Amino acid sequence: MIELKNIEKYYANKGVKSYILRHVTTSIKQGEFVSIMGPSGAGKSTLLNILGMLEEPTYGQYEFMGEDVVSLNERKRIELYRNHIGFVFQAYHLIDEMTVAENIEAPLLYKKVPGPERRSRIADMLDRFNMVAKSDLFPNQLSGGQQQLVGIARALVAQPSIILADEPTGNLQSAQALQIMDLFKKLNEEEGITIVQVTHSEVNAAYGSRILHLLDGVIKEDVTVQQTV
Ligand SMILES: Nc1ncnc2c1ncn2[C@@H]1O[C@H](COP(=O)(O)OP(=O)(O)OP(=O)(O)O)[C@@H](O)[C@H]1O
Repeated sequence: MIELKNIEKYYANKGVKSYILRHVTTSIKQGEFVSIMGPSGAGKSTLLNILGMLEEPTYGQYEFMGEDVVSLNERKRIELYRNHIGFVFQAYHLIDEMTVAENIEAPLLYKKVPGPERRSRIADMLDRFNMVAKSDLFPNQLSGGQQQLVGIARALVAQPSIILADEPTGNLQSAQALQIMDLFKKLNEEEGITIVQVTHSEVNAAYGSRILHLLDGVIKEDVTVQQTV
C-alpha cells in the first residue's frame, strides 16, 4: 500500500541544512497496524505528514496504492487523499463553529456525496460512537474523549483505506485513551483498515502489529509486536 524509498526532508537556513528525515526506506502493507515511536524531535510527525500528503519530502520516492505521490499534481493528490486517507490529530482539529454532525459531514461535502447518502452515513457514525444525543452540540460542549471520537468519526465517514493518527490519545486520560486504542484495534482487525499512529506510549504501541523506531530522522529499528493486548 505504501512504499517509501530514500525519503529525505531538510530545512535549509542560511545555507545550513537541518535534516529532519534521512534515508527513510520502508513499506507498509494493507491491513498493518504500525506505530511510529521515538524521542521528541525525531521526525515522527513529519513522517506521518508526508504519508498523509500534508507535507512533501525534499527528496525520495513515495508510492501510495500504486500512485507516485511526488509527481502527482495538487488536484490528483487531494483526490487520492480524500478517497483513501483519514487523518486524526492529537488536538482533534474540529471546526468550533460546526456541530458534531456538521463536522462529521465535512469530508463528504468535499467528496460531493449526495445528501441522502451523507445523512445515512452520519447517522451510522453517530450511532456507532453512541453520540446520537450529541449530534447538535458544538465541540466545546464535549469532553476531550468525545471530541476525539468525533475526530475519528470524521476520518472514518469517508470510508478510508488507511487511518493516520498523530498521538491520537495525547490529550486524553487513560480510560479514554484505552477506548480509542480498542476502537483502532477493532477497525484494523474487523474492517481491515490500515493504521499508522505516532505515539509516545508503549501501551498504545502494543495494540499494533509493528513498531518503527525513529531517531534523528533515521529508522533505527523495525520490530514486530508480540500480541499481548
Ligand atoms: N518548518 C520547519 N523549519 C525548521 N525545522 C522544522 C520545521 N518543522 C519541523 N521542524 C523540526 O523538525 C524536527 C522534527 O519535528 P517533528 O514534529 O517531526 O518531530 P516529532 O518526532 O514528531 O516530535 P514530537 O514528539 O515532539 O512531536 C524538530 O526538531 C522540528 O523543530
